[in-house]
Amino acid sequence: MTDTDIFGKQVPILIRNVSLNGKIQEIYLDGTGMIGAVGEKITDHDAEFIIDGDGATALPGMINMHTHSPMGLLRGYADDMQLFEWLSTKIWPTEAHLTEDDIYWGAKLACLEMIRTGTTTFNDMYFKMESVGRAVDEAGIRACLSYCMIDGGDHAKFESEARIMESTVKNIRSLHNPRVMPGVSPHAVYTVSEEGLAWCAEYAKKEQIPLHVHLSETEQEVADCVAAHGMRPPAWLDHCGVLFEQCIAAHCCWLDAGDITLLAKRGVTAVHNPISNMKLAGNRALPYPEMKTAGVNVALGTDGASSNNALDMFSEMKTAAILQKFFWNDPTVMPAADALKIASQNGAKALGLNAGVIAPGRLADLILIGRNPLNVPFFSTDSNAVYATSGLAVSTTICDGVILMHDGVIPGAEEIMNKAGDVASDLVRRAAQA
Ligand SMILES: O=c1[nH]cnc2c1ncn2[C@@H]1O[C@H](CO)[C@@H](O)[C@H]1O
Ligand SMILES: [Zn+2]
Repeated sequence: MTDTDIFGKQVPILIRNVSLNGKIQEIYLDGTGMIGAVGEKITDHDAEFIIDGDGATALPGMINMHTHSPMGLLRGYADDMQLFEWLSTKIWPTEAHLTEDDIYWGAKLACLEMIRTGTTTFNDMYFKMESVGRAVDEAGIRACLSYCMIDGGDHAKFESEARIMESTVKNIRSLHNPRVMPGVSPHAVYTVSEEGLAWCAEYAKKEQIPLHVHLSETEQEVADCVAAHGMRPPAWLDHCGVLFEQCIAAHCCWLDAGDITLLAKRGVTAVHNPISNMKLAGNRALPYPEMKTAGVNVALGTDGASSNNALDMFSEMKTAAILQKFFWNDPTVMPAADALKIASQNGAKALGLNAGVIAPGRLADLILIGRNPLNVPFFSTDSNAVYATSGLAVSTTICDGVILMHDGVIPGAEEIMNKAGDVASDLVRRAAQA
């Protein structure tokens, strides 16, 4: 096969000479999107394509559990501001001008960036998600896509938002692509009414799909919720029925012991977004040590590329591990193996995906990090991956047994970068004229 033949096909593939869990091994992808075998020497195979890893590190594809993929169009557009001011004066007024085409190209850019930096699945919350669905379908990665409900306490707005939620789920399902999964998203306790939160919870349970929400991101959010409802945000969400096993709560910075016990009891997944939290200066880190002890499933996310400003899960893992140590004043908190686990297995668990681990019978979602100076010497895979590597060191990205990037090459990358850049300039120009 020539090099361009390898992209975009689900065929049996043998990956040789890769370092997996500290040993040189081979990985066989069975041609149906699954990992068929892992071992030192795989002889029984019908591979159509053989990748020689040349000593590359093999890792599960990263799972980005909280993002707003089209927000890459606003990367670098408004930085260095308070969260609410940033949203209300810069982001929301510009988002009001987004067309379906803008969102499609924003999502194409995000998929490109994620494939480039080793992410194979993301959990997304935004608007016009059919356009994101089309981008994900074409890009070849996996995603859970949720329309973001914001009703601002207005009943008529709630009704129209609920109808959009239902049609989004229906339209995502009509793609008939198991890689593109629907979810439900009420934005947060400060933007969605009680009836909106309760409806989203009931609807997600009825459809058996994940619910994705922002939770306890700032101290102000907690104070306002207590003032309005006499309850902290997790108790308020629980009152509305939102806390259940398929609930994925992003941020979870300002939690007290009672909040943590409640999230653990309900089986909620909490998503740490350390870079966004530090950039927006929330002044609190997700209480990882206590949450780990309580048994909360903690996953990792980047948040959108206008508050990060990248979707690179390797930067995110490093930041999570070092922020946790710094904030809790304890270098033993979140060892490298934990950072890798929250960036892979724990996200898979939350989405009900058989991914996040390289083993026979698992989804063939994996990445290779080719030999590079950040990977030498090689005392520990986990340490090199979390503390030294950048996402741009990822050389090969495979999702669903299909090669999406090889040796740093992604077909069509130039067009996506050009088009997304043009679309972003035009969006900001339109918003400025309004
Ligand atoms: O950190 C954040 N906190 C709260 N809202 C956010 C954050 N980042 C982005 N959005 C907003 O959430 C909606 C998408 O679902 C968008 O309006 C986006 O701007
Ligand atoms: Zn967010």
